[in-house]
Amino acid sequence: MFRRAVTALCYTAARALLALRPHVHRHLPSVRTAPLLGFNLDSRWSVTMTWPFSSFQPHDYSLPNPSWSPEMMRLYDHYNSLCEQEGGGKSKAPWVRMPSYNRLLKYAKGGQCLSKMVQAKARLFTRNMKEEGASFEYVVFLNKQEKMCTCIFQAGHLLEGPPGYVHGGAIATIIDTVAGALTTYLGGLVMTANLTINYRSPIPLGSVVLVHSLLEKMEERKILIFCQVTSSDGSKLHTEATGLFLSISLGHLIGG
Ligand SMILES: CCCCCCCCCCCCCC(=O)SCCNC(=O)CCNC(=O)[C@H](O)C(C)(C)COP(=O)(O)OP(=O)(O)OC[C@H]1O[C@@H](n2cnc3c(N)ncnc32)[C@H](O)[C@@H]1OP(=O)(O)O
Repeated sequence: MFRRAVTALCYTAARALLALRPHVHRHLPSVRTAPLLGFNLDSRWSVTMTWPFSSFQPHDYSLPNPSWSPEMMRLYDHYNSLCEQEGGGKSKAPWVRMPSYNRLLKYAKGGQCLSKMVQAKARLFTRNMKEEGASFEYVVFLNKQEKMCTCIFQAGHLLEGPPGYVHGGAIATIIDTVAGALTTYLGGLVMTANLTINYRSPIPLGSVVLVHSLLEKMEERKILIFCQVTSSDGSKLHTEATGLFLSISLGHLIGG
């Protein structure tokens, strides 16, 4: 009963927000949407929002699972050792591991009601394969000081494009995901406006690569990102890309 009343209240608030759309658009700087979605620029990256009436914790897909290869584990251990640790260890460490769930809005602070409005059945497609290791296995680390992200990506057998190699669309997906994570941290709600990709050398299926994403320029709502995909030892360049992301209002997300 109480829960239904709270949900109804959220709907009303969201509808009011929609009615204010032009106002919100003009007067809410994008960065102010960040805390709404749980992105506190000063604290550790944390997008978990527990429903106030339950202790449910979503599964974090950025943690190791048995499908991760020794190379994936080696790189994970390396970046993890550079991160802040639970309990305050390495508190000045610039890196944080970004948790990753199978739904974006539902588990973001303030996103619960929105997730019902946008599409209750919606799921993040990179995180919804039943078989571990079959498609996208990845973990993103954020360096707040350098305004960059590094992702360790293991491409599973369902991502085949040319025989034995990763599909270009899958590569675009992981680039968009990593750049999207960085721009979300920097600008709150964002959408990809433009992605320009140069495929330099094919990525063998099953291999582990690094996806680096770096802030180039931030001008009002526009965030320009440069990306590189390299072999795990950095010796081979697989892909280069630039992405333009635009901070958007809540109204843009809900109203389309
Ligand atoms: C919970 C969180 C978890 C964190 C993890 C996150 C992981 C995320 C993983 C998933 C990540 C997945 C992410 C995804 O996959 S997002 C999905 C793919 N993207 C889309 O579907 C976006 C579709 N497009 C739109 O919605 C709108 O067009 C947008 C929002 C982009 C702009 O429409 P809006 O009405 O807002 O803006 P405007 O038109 O007034 O333009 C404003 C300015 O921008 C300039 N401009 C616009 N477009 C382009 C362009 N193409 N090239 C160059 N410039 C462009 C324009 O000239 C103007 O410049 P100026 O005249 O002011 O100088």
